[in-house]
Order: sequence, then C-alpha cells, then structure tokens
Amino acid sequence: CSDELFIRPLSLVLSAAVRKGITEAVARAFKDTRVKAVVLCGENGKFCGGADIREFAKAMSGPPLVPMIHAIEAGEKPVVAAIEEMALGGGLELALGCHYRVAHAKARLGLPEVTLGLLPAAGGTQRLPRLTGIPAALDLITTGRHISAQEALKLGIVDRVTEGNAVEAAVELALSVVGRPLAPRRLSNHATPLPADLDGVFEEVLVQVKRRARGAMAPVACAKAVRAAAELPYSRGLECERELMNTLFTSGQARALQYCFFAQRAAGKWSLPNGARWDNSRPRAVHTAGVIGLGTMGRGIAVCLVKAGISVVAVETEEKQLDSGRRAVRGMLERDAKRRGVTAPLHMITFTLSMQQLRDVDLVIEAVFEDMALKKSVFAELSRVCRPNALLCTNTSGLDVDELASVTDRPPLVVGMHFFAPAHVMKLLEVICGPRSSPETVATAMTLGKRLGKVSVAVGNCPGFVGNRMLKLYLDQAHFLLEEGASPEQVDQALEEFGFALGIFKVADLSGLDIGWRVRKAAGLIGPDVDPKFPSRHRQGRRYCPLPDLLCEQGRLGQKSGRGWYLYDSAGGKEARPDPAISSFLQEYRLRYGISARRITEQEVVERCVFVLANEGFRILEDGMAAAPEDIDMVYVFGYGWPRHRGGPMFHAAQVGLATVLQRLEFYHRQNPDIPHLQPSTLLRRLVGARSPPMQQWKQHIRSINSQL
Ligand SMILES: CCCCCCCC(=O)CC(=O)SCCNC(=O)CCNC(=O)[C@H](O)C(C)(C)COP(=O)(O)OP(=O)(O)OC[C@H]1O[C@@H](n2cnc3c(N)ncnc32)[C@H](O)[C@@H]1OP(=O)(O)O
Ligand SMILES: NC(=O)C1=CN([C@@H]2O[C@H](COP(=O)(O)OP(=O)(O)OC[C@H]3O[C@@H](n4cnc5c(N)ncnc54)[C@H](O)[C@@H]3O)[C@@H](O)[C@H]2O)C=CC1
Repeated sequence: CSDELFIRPLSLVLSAAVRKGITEAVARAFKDTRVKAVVLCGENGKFCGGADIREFAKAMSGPPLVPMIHAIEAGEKPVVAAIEEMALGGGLELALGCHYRVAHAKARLGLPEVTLGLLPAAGGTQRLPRLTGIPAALDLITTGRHISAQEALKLGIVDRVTEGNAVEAAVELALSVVGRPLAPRRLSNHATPLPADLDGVFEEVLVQVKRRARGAMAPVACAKAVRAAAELPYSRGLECERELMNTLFTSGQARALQYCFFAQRAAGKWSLPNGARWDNSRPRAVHTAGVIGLGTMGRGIAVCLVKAGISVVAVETEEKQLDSGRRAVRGMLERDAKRRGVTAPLHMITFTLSMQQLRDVDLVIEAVFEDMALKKSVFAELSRVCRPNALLCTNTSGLDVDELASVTDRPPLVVGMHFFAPAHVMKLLEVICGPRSSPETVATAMTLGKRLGKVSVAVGNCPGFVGNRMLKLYLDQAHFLLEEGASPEQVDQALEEFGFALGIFKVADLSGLDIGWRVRKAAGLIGPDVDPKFPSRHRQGRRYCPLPDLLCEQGRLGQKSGRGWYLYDSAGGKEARPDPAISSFLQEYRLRYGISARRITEQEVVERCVFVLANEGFRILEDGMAAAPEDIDMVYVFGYGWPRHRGGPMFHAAQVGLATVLQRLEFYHRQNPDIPHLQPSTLLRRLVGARSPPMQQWKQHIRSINSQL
C-alpha cells in the first residue's frame, strides 16, 4: 500500500480540473507496475456530489466523463470507490464504473439528475439497471431520491458498508481482490436482469411518472433510457442515453431546474439594509419553544419542532381544542415514527391551557386566529410571561408584524415566521423581517427554518408579505375569468396543464373559502352597505368579484363542507367533482349582471393568472419587500405548488421574454381597464426599456428608497 494507491478528487464536484486529475492519475496508476490496485476517494470525507452544475451553462472543457469512466472500468487493476458522505449523480456513475464500492454507513447515494432536468448520462441509466434490475433502477433514476448506504447494500449498489473508515475499508478490499478476474465486475458487460412482464412494468411506471412529472420531460426521458438498458446492448443503450440527454440538456426545463437549485441556496443568504447578513449575524440556540394555538397550523408547527429535537410547550384556550390538538399532534408524531421505524418522541411536547408554562422557553410561535386584536393581546401577555430574551414569532398570513411588535416590551425580538399548510409537510417558511427585528432575531428564525427542513426566505413586512400578496391577485384573475365565461374546472385544468400541483379552485376548496371571506370582511370589502341580492362588482375603486362571497353565504366553504367550487362525497371528502349546480349558478350570475359569456382559451387563463403573479413580483422588488427575483421564485416553488421545471414566476417571465409579458399585460389591461393589477409595473417597463437584461442585473434597475431587504 504505497502513496500511489490513492487518487483523490480535488473537490466536492467533478469539475473539469477534477476530471483531468482523475483521468491522469488513473492512467498513471494503471501504468505504474508498483501499483496493484486503486482506491478512489474524495477530499474532506466527501466522495462526490456529481458534475459541476455551473459548468453546464458554459462550453464544456476538460476530459469528458463518459470515456473517463470507461477507462476506469476497462482497467486491468481493480479500482475501488471509497464512498464517504455522498455519491450523487456523476459521482455515483463514477463509482458504478469502479469494480467495487465500499460505503460509509452514513453515506447517501443517488442519481438526482432528474431534479435538474437531466438524466444520468455518464452511463448511469445503463449500468444501474444491469446491477439492480429494472424496478429499482427506474425508481432511483426517475425520482432522483437519495438512498442510505444500507439500502444501497440491499440493492447491491455497494459491496460493503462500514461504520469505520471507508477509505481504509476500501484499501483492505482492494488489496484482497488483487489478481481476481475483473470481467465479471464490469457492469457494462452484464446482462440486465429482466422482470417477467417487461411491457407491463414500463407501462405502469410511465403512467405514474407522467402523473408525477406534471409536464416535466426529464422523468419520462429517464424511464425511456432505462428501457433502452432492458432492450439494447450496452453500447446502443449508451447512444440512446446520449440522444435523450442532448434533448434535455439544452431545454428550458433543465435551465429552470438548475436555476432553482442555485436560487434555493441563494435564498438562505439573506441581508438587511442595516448591513446584517447571513454570514455576520449569529443565530441563537433554540432548545425549547412554545406554540400558541393548536389549530390547522399550530399542530403542524409543533410536529416540525419536535421532529427537529426541540422541546415544545403547546398552549390552547379551551380543554376541547387542547384535547383535539393533542390527539392530532400525537397521531402525526406516531405515524411519522412508525414510518421511520423509531419511537415517537411524545415526551418532548407538553400540552397546557396556561400561558405561564411558557416562562422558560427560548422562542414562541403564535398561531391563533388571523385577528389583529387577538394577536395583540397574546403578544402583550407573552411580554409579561416569557423570559426577557425570548424571541416572539407570529405565524400570521399577512398582518403587520411591526404593529404586533409595538405591543411587546421587546420589538427587536419579534419576527414573522409564516409557515404553509400543512406546516409539517410544506417546505416554505417566509421569515418576515420587521423594521425593528434585530439581526440576531432574523438569523435565529432563518436558521430555525433550515433546522426544521424548510427553505427559509426573508421577506419584508407588507400586507400578505410576498406569497399571499401575489396570491390575492392570482385568485382575483381566476374569479374574473369565471365571470367572463370560464368554469372552475376549465381554469384548474389549464393551470394543472401548465404544471401547478393543483388548480387554484381546488386549492381554495382545500384551504376553505371562509379564510378569504374573513380577510375580505376585515378589509372592509364586505359589510352592511353591500346589497345582499345584487352585490356590487366594483369596490374600493376597482373591479371586485362577489362570486366567492356568494358561495360562502350558501354554506359552500370547500372540502370541509363537502361543497365549494367543486362537489365532494361528504364533508371533508377529498375527490373534487365538477358540480352542475355551480355551472347553473354561474350562468344565472352572468345573466343577472348582463355579462355575456365568451369562450376563454387556455392561453388566456394561463397568461392572466401567471403574468399577474410576475407583475406583482416586479412591484414587490421595487417596494424592497424581496431582495431578489430568486427569493420570489422560491416562495412560489416551495409554498404554492408552482412547477419547479418552470423556475418560478419571475424566471418564467424572463424565459417567455419580458417584452412579451409586457405586451400581453397591456393587451389584457386594455380589455379590463378596471383591473389595475393588469397594468404593467414600472419595473417591468423599465427592464423592457433596458432591453430585458438578465435576472442578475434586474437589481440595478430598481429605484427603491425604502427597501426592507
Ligand atoms: C451531454 C453532457 C453529458 C454530461 C454527463 C454528466 C451527467 C452527470 O453526471 C450529471 C450530474 O452529475 S448532475 C449533478 C448531480 N448532483 C446533484 O444533483 C447534487 C447536487 N448537490 C447536492 O445535492 C448538495 O449540494 C450536496 C448533497 C452535494 C451537498 O449539500 P450541502 O447541504 O452540504 O451543501 P450545499 O449548500 O447544497 O452545497 C454547497 C455548495 O456547493 C454547491 N454545489 C453543490 N453541488 C454542486 C454541483 N453538483 N455543482 C455545482 N455546485 C454545487 C452549492 O451550490 C453550494 O454553493 P455555495 O452556495 O456557493 O456555497
Ligand atoms: N390555515 C392556513 O392555511 C394558514 C394559516 N395561517 C395563519 O396561521 C394562524 C392560525 O391559522 P389556523 O391554524 O388556520 O387557524 P385555526 O382556526 O385552525 O386555529 C387557531 C387556533 O388558535 C386557538 N386560539 C385562539 N385564541 C387563542 C389563545 N388566546 N390562546 C391559545 N390558543 C388560541 C384556537 O382555539 C384554534 O384552535 C392564522 O394567523 C392564519 O392566518 C398561515 C398559513 C396558512
């Protein structure tokens, strides 16, 4: 075992320099008669995170991956991959080209290319099925999921798993196999094990993949490439892999998904106008937390905190709510523990009716009804009860965080933490930085979000913040389209075709139509001066659609009442069916208001709903409520079911072309002059005037004087 036995990639990713290093070193090792075997390992205890995604946008340089892996596989000396921490994408493909693989017990393996709009095009779609068989390869390649070393061992992807030093274990294995025939270890030589009903397996998988993909091309291409491994010899399968990759590589979807990868990471790098930043502000440690209100949101928030190892004190007002909250939280924790084969950490949460129990917690998250007076009384009490240095956070959907801070004895320690329903599932956390929130408070909320497994995005304090401010206008467009002639299912279908997880009317039914009803009442849009028989279609100086109010008045509150924009089997039913009653209701409504229904195209539905989102996004940037277009996009991707392969509303606008977006908004605004939000924003006009610069340069065109971020 001499020094020459080791060849170390230089960094986490297979950059051109790393590929050059590996190619040259492997060639040297194969030539050197003193070297009997080769171990490939990573730097700093990390094997490899795959290709360098930043290189995809540039002209390729350095040795290509495919021949490099072939040279390793074809070598006459055993090569063993020592997989520490991760072998992902090109990293796993490199390992599959080695003759043996040893993994550390904590390592994660996977082929996540599909999440970047690509497929594993360094032989991964051809070697993996030959090793694991078709079903497992299809699962890993079409979902991109990471697996543990133990699962990899079960699937035969690794030969050995060690709790100790993986490099030492790999060296030991390498030395023990010197002289053994290598041909059986070359996966490209293997025949792919085939399931009995190959056609049936692929048909079933394609149906599932297409349903999950919501219009994304890569998962379908991945399945096709695996099929090639089942039907073609290795070299022809590889050609097929390359052809499919060529189509994906230059697609807008791949650009969008790779943009999301970096945008997600950029969102964590927040900064405030006072100079505080993610890298110069220290978060506080959070060991214990309080949750106030165990309704829809409080339950999920409590579950996230407990799962992250934080002790929780959960407070409710009445025994009945406390009891139902307790049952729901325990149930969620128990189901989750069962799935993971562990014991539910029920001891980490205390349920109480007394706020006094919050006296020792590090941080409180309030999740009571969306009512400013109620939230103020809760915050005033928290000031009295909690330790002077405890952080006070509100999970409001859109109320003024600074107004809440003003009733406390500690405005710098108040911040918004806006979770999304269901809070233990949805990945987004909007962190609302009030003008007086301290850097340490913002840092703590952002870091806590990450610890809870969320994508935390820092946003400014304005009504609805970023996500709901935009959502309101999106929903308005959908309602206006109904007035003009569309049906809820037509609007939803167009949006789902575009790639949204659910159409807007299905989402509204799911959340409950009464939420918006209450907000509109609080905003003074509904009140005693509204004629109940013939409610006005203009309020507060602009077009207003009374349709959702009329539905609520009929008791159609969505899934919870078994009827909303759709019909459900029963209250709480999940399956949405078009309701003929809604169709007649809309016809009568149009008749009453003298609206003649017109044919509305899918294009109009998508453009009006989606461009109005981007238009408001530009206003948000100009108002300084989001630091960058990437932040707005991540809010939509992780909080609102926006299709990731379209990058987010701002990325989509850039991809469609800002001039086109401007022109289409002008067109729709001319048709609907009483909808001010269809009027193109100043920033959009300015950017088009500046010949639509790339997104990274948009900031230079923002003339915000009161930026909150
Ligand atoms: C026709 C052409 C033929 C071409 C054939 C090639 C086909 C291929 O073989 C294609 C591929 O490999 S595509 C790449 C597949 N790999 C992945 O998707 C892994 C991506 N990375 C991760 O999951 C996590 O970063 C990871 C798990 C690795 C680490 O997570 P952490 O939470 O520890 O750290 P992060 O904050 O995520 O990352 C740290 C910094 O590294 C950057 N980065 C990570 N992976 C990268 C990658 N693969 N390429 C470029 N940059 C990458 C990341 O952006 C972050 O940067 P900073 O924010 O600046 O610090
Ligand atoms: N439901 C949703 O989809 C989302 C709601 N939010 C926000 O989260 C907050 C809570 O909303 P939901 O959970 O939907 O409401 P909910 O109506 O389901 O639950 C509120 C709970 O707070 C309890 N409560 C009221 N006053 C209390 C007090 N003084 N002390 C302790 N508990 C008290 C109530 O008994 C009830 O169980 C609101 O501000 C809402 O705007 C935020 C994101 C999404």
